[in-house]
Amino acid sequence: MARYLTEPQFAHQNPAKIGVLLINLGTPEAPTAQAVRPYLRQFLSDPRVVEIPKAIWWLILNGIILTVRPKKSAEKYASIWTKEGSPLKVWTIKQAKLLKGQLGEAFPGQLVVDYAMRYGSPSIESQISQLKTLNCQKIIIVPMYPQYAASTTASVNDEVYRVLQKTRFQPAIRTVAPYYDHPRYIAALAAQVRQHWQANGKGEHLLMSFHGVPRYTLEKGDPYHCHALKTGRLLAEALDLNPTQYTVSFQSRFGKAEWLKPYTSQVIQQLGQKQLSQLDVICPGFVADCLETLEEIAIEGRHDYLQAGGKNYQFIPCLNDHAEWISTLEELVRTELTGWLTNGKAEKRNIDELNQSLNRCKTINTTN
Ligand SMILES: C=CC1=C(C)c2cc3[nH]c(cc4nc(cc5[nH]c(cc1n2)c(C)c5CCC(=O)O)C(CCC(=O)O)=C4C)c(C)c3C=C
Ligand SMILES: [Fe+2]
Ligand SMILES: [Fe+2]
Repeated sequence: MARYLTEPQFAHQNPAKIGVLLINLGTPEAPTAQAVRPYLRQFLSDPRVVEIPKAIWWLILNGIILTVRPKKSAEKYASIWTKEGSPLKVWTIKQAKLLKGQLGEAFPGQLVVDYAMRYGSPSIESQISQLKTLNCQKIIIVPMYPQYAASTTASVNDEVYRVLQKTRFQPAIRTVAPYYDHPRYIAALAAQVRQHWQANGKGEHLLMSFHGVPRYTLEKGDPYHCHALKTGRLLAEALDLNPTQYTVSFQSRFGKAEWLKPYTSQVIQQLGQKQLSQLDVICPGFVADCLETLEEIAIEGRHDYLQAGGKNYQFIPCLNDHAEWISTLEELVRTELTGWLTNGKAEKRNIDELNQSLNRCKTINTTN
């Protein structure tokens, strides 16, 4: 097989476009063990996610995890699945559509907005290929993770670069930097919490639960912990909460190793015993509701809180299609567009210049 893929002949006359690709984690195609297994296999075979030596991990993954977990996970997925499909995918599609509307209005005909999933479909490979077919010669990658973790942000970027390694005519790439402290993101989260308070009353305490990562990643220099804590502090400040009125915790522990603490499950237990008038829970690290927020926090978390003696447990949905969040995405993209648009327009060559290039190209081709 050729090392580099053959491309269609370069077409001078097609105006180059800029692609915007929102990339989230991915999700199974159906809430069944058969569909969850290949998804988990791809996810958990990513060395950015599990850093155990390959041969040892292969045995554990295939011998234990992929025989036991798909069924259990599928049952959890079934409890949150919607008519349109997995919530993570449904929200990501909606986010891309809304962003496309906003950016399309601002830069008509110049941008192509789409989404991809790191695991499952649509794959990063297929979406980059699609953007190239639409003549996107520049692509902005938007990891849908406000806080950087090597297991998420770096994994997305790795996959983009892996695809480019096979590409003959590579698009120019810009990757959006972590936005855990971006004022618009914090303002969107604060607006989401305030709206929830208006509709459901303000709780005595706000729990901010972030996805966890193994503790050793912090020791090896992954900034995820610091990013999460800063998001938490900024959100608390935006909501005028003092440090006794909120807690940052980490959920979704996987495997036997120690993960970032405090664990959300333990904090929920402790807060349940305190008999607060109301506990509010938000997951600021997830920009779309998914298994980890809807099942683990909204369903299981509520159950554990009530079991521990708590009364009123309020889950605050993720940013999903919140207008301020979509505008945050627009601003992140606009920042990356700097220098890629001339006078607010994507590069547009005049017709004379185009004809000159075409003629030069024809001359070279015929003399060859
Ligand atoms: C938001 C950031 C995320 C980080 C950081 C993250 C790290 C991480 N996750 C696992 C293992 C699993 N995560 C699973 C689901 C899942 N994880 C995230 C996000 C982050 N993960 C999301 C959005 C989802 C939900 C996907 C959906 O379909 O809704 C799962 C699969 C579900 C299950 O079987 O429990 C696993 C497994 C590790 C090991 C890790 C860091 C090392
Ligand atoms: Fe995860
Ligand atoms: Fe830290």
